[in-house]
Amino acid sequence: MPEAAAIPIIDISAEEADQAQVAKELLFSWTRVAAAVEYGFIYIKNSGRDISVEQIENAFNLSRTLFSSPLEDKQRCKIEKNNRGWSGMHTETLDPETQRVGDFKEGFNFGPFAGSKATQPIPASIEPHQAELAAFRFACHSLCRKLLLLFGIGLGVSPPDFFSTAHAPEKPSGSILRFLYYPPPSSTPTARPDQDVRAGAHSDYGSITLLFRLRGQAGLEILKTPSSPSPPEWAPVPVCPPGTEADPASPILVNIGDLLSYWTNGLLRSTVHRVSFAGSDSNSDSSSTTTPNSESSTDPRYSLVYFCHPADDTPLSAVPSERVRSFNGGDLADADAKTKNPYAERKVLTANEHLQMRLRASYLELYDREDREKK
Ligand SMILES: O=C(O)CCC(=O)C(=O)O
Ligand SMILES: [Fe+2]
Repeated sequence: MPEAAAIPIIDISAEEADQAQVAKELLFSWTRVAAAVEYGFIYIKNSGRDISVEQIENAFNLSRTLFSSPLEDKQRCKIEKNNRGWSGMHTETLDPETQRVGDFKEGFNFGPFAGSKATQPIPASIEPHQAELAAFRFACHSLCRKLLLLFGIGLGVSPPDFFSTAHAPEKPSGSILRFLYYPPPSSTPTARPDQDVRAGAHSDYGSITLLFRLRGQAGLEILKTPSSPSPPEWAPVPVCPPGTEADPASPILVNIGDLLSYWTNGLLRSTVHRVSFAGSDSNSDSSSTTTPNSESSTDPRYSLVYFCHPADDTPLSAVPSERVRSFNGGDLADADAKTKNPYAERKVLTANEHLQMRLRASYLELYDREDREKK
């Protein structure tokens, strides 16, 4: 039976927390522990100080409202090449090489807000709540910048706000607040839980990602042995790891995206993850993973994700840090990872060029349609 992933839990918001100490702890977890067990994830204890518990609950409620809107309302907001809007079931295929069918999920991507107004079409049901959405998105971005500052301190970057400055909130960027809805397996009878997934295996594109989940809702797994041949081994990532059960809200999961991994020479590692049907009733024959206690996949699943990106025009050139410069890949520099790194031989990309390259690969149909229309 696969064990739950041993992901460290960090408290970054304790009143008395000393920034340098927190940064050290964070970096230690991310580079040493994470490299040892090969997980590029970390839990942030959710004290409610950075993002209030009410704000998170409200965002989940808005997500329920949004996805239960009439289909025509959602279709009116269909996802565009700017990566904003609604994507229906199977629209996105996060792992096109392996999946026989697209992800069993719906998503809604929110780009920037102008003040408290959305800058994209949104369903009528959430129109009255634009200010709350804008505030939540901003709170997520601020938490990411706080983490990026801690990375800067921990990596000895000069100046330490190198990363956080590159993520100035007022500049155009690929940052996206995404609501996700995974319908219950009972309403997706074509799903074959032994081979299909709710979201295909992928690593995130940006610098860091925040993930908010609800207690009891299973599914997230991370790849344990990226360098082994087949079959891949997956470790479930519990929503509430031991020690956080009594916290006001479940911890926020943070993971490194490909852009930050690339930018830091692989010192900070992005990890492949997916959302499986593990724990659903129909999964009893599955060779896949089991779920942590008291979590299941039989219910609808909702998650909130914040993908943080640097400003579009940020050149992803060398990070001014001796630690990054002198990192030669260490144990992480396995040949497999290198051949799979699509950027290894490329010129210095800007953050936006990096994002466009990745989007094209996962929204095959959207791009094919637009290419056909252009012809
Ligand atoms: O829904 C989840 O738990 C994970 C979603 C995810 O990994 C993503 O959208 O990038
Ligand atoms: Fe992801």
